[in-house]
Amino acid sequence: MIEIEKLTRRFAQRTAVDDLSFRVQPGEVLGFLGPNGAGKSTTMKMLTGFLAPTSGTARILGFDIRRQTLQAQRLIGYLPEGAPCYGDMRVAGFLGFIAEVRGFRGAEKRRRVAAAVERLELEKVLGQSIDTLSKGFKRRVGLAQAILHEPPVLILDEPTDGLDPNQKHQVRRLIGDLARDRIVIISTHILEEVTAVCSRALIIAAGRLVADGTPLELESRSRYHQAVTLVGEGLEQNALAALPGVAGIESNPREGSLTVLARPGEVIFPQVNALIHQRGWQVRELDVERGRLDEVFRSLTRGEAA
Ligand SMILES: Nc1ncnc2c1ncn2[C@@H]1O[C@H](COP(=O)(O)OP(=O)(O)OP(=O)(O)O)[C@@H](O)[C@H]1O
Repeated sequence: MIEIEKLTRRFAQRTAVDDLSFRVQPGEVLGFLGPNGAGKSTTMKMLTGFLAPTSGTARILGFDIRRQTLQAQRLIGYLPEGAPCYGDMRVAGFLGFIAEVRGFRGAEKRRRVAAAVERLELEKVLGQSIDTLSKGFKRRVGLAQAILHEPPVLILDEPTDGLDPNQKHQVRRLIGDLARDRIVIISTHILEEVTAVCSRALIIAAGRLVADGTPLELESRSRYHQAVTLVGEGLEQNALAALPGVAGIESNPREGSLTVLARPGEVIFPQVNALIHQRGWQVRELDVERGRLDEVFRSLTRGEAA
């Protein structure tokens, strides 16, 4: 388990991370979300022992990251934001070097490097220097160095940043694979990533925790939770608005659709459907929404209640 208690970091007058407390269990893929400057990278640097907190603690499987830094770091694979350093090194040399830093020699070192190369499909670029790789391959080299020592904890700062849609898909699948018996924490501001790979999401704004839940729980805080969107002929807004449980109607001229919003806690699909049949409207499309994470994210990080 990872236990974070009252973690705080100040830079001069600015509090980048403010009294953050949470726990993460094995098997969880925790998405750490927040707008630019919210304190995600600062938190990750403190969790991995690269930055000292001003106050508070983080324990990685029981080891205090400040007092038992090396023991804790042995348990962590860390993908920092951006590309790996040592840009003039070739991929094979870089991975061999990291394996040695992690304490592996001889056959064990070769086995570890070969396993990471195979997992990240790096065979084709082994002889290339890191600087000359595409963004996607740089990210994959970064991930390969993070998993070399098969750590039980993976901390990945914006793992799919700058990747094209195919590479994003590939990296997300890999994260899903790696997560099976590990703790994975990923920071991101890509909301689709949260629904794609995370079992739980934390949202931070201005260094403070503002939400903690499964992607479904967070989506259900959206004003679009249980909303019904209709495309069809002859729809009457007034009749839809008068149905029990309906909070309001939004018209979407670009899509030629109407969205019927539900009051919190209400399910309105049955009464909307009954009205469609009763009035004989020709409905071509009908969609019931789970909610919109982007809207929840915006309202929480702007300081409004979701
Ligand atoms: N070394 C530093 N010195 C001074 N201020 C810093 C330092 N590092 C970060 N900050 C400030 O702390 C705040 C949080 O920064 P951080 O990089 O953790 O945010 P983030 O959520 O990772 O943002 P992004 O999504 O843009 O990467 C910002 O206001 C930033 O300017």
